[in-house]
Amino acid sequence: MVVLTKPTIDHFPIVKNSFKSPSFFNDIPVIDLSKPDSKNLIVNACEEFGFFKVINHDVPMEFISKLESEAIKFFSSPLSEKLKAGPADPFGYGNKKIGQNGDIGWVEYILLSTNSEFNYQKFASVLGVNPENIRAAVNDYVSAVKKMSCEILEKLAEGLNIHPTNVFSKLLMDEKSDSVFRVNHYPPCPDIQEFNAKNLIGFGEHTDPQIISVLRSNNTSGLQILLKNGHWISVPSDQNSFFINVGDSLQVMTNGRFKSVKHRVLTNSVKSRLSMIYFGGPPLTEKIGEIRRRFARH
Ligand SMILES: C=C1C[C@]23C[C@@]1(O)CC[C@H]2[C@@]12CC[C@H](O)[C@@](C)(C(=O)O1)[C@H]2[C@@H]3C(=O)O
Ligand SMILES: O=C(O)CCC(=O)C(=O)O
Ligand SMILES: [Fe+2]
Repeated sequence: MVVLTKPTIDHFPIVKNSFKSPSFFNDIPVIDLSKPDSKNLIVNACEEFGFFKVINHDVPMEFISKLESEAIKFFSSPLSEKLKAGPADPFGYGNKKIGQNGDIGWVEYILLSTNSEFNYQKFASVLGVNPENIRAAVNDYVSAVKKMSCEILEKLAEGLNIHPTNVFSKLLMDEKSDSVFRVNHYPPCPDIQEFNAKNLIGFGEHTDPQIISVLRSNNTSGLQILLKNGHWISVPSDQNSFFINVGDSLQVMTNGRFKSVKHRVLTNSVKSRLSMIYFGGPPLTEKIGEIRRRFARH
């Protein structure tokens, strides 16, 4: 168990008690992917929130459970073992340090590139399994989530009356697409009340730079999004659904019609949160700009 000392916790950004408690928000748009009218609802959700929840998806539960259980095993390993799969530069195991700007959070994570050959050996040796098992578990999950992302992006193009409708999804399908996969683990922080704080920042506020982010978490909440009115709201967790974020690249391609949603994660004092996120991005060589009317059907 991680024991926090006062000097340790002082390094972490907190949400103080004096702040108004963030409220759970039950009006997050829910998109039923099996319904034919979902394209217009997706467009509305991207305009209003840059965020929505997806139900009735085709991602097999066994792919989710298999990868989640490997991730739980990995994060339960001794820190000295996990560090052998790091540092995250940018790919690998990372702990508390997020990105290159000196940001810190109460989180540990695994970051992988989905399109370049990735060395699973270090992760496999922490788990004591064949690297091929881990590669297969990641590939099964990521391929299914990528397929769903493309379906969403095609519906979205249809809803915007943009043709051809694969104008966004083809960027994810490109073999050079700069897509990443991340597993975040936010350990509980039991001593947090002692520090007169309600929550510790797990992952500080940011937007995702890619086109689309697809998040699935266990049943521990913590994710918050910033509404247009400037209020942070907590997203109720739902382990059977996916949560979709508009990323910066999609904001640019829609000329600001869709907003890349600001979000953050707060820790819980009792339960740990485990989230798996696929970030679908364009190839690094792709020039991103507004999708112009020449694509549109008149
Ligand atoms: C604090 C940061 C981490 C991040 C780079 C950034 O400066 C702002 C965006 C962050 C993010 C969010 C989505 C992905 O998790 C990520 C890999 C990315 O592409 O942008 C992370 C970056 C990171 O952890 O390096
Ligand atoms: O872990 C989460 O729930 C969200 C984290 C996140 O926003 C990110 O990794 O970009
Ligand atoms: Fe994010």
